[in-house]
Amino acid sequence: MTTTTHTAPTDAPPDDRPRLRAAGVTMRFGGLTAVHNVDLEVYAGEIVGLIGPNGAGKTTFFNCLTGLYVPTEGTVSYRGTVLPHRSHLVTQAGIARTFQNIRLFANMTVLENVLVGRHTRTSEGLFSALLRGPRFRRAERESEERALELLRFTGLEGKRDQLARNLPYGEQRKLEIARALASEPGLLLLDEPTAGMTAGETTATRELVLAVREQGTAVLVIEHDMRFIFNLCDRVAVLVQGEKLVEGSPETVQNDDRVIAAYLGTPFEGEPGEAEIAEVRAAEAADREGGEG
Ligand SMILES: Nc1ncnc2c1ncn2[C@@H]1O[C@H](COP(=O)(O)OP(=O)(O)OP(=O)(O)O)[C@@H](O)[C@H]1O
Repeated sequence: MTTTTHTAPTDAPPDDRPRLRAAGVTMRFGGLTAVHNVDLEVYAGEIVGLIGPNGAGKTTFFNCLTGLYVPTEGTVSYRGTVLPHRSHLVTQAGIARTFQNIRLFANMTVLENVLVGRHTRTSEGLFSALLRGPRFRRAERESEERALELLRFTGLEGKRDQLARNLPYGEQRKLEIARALASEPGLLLLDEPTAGMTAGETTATRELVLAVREQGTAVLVIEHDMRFIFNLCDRVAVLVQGEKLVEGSPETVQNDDRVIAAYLGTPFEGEPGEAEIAEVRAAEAADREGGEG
């Protein structure tokens, strides 16, 4: 009957295995292939962006990484170990995520929400918890200290006793990040962290993600805000219709013709060419002349 708090060893030798390795991940829903044969690696110290038009398969891919979906094909490994298809075991292994649609405990306080995020890192024995023995109380105190540290880190310490539902939108997103960090992840997955944010909140989120990386957590982020992605990420992968189209530095990706075409679309066949435009202009001019005469 023990109460233990697991923390990452600080004097561990550097680990050059990727934090994340997705190999040949495919996800089919009936006849629809939402993700097709996608490989992606994320290393310690990296912030990697995952972009693509609506319906490209980004969230489905995240769900395959975090054990919510069992990929039809392919494997997902964390630090060299293939992950099980159970989300709580994936969190325990070291991957935490936030969701596109905020999933906080609305009627719990800010601090309680972060404490919930810590439960994968503490294992309290039943009797120890019932008796509230010294070990239990120590673990509880440590958890609270770490949760408060995360609230300071995310700039929410002044809101610790407010109900999550009363926070402004941008702070709810920050709280989601604080809660995800409470599980002490080696890899943080963010699904559209700036959706619905003001420009100021987006800048604050960028600073926060950079600080997360500084603390040793690798980050994989889905986002529609291209400016945010290209200013933040070390590497960007582009998904289009379930397939990885391009991967590279923000500069490489921004200048890739295939990426530009995927976002802006290729011209429709039959769109007016020079001849048609000249014809319309001539007709307009003739009209004007007719009107004047
Ligand atoms: N549970 C599901 N069952 C059936 N089809 C699904 C399911 N989840 C996603 N899809 C389909 O898979 C495709 C990829 O969807 P997904 O949500 O992963 O795209 P996305 O790139 O995250 O899009 P967005 O940027 O709009 O969030 C879409 O065609 C979607 O309709």
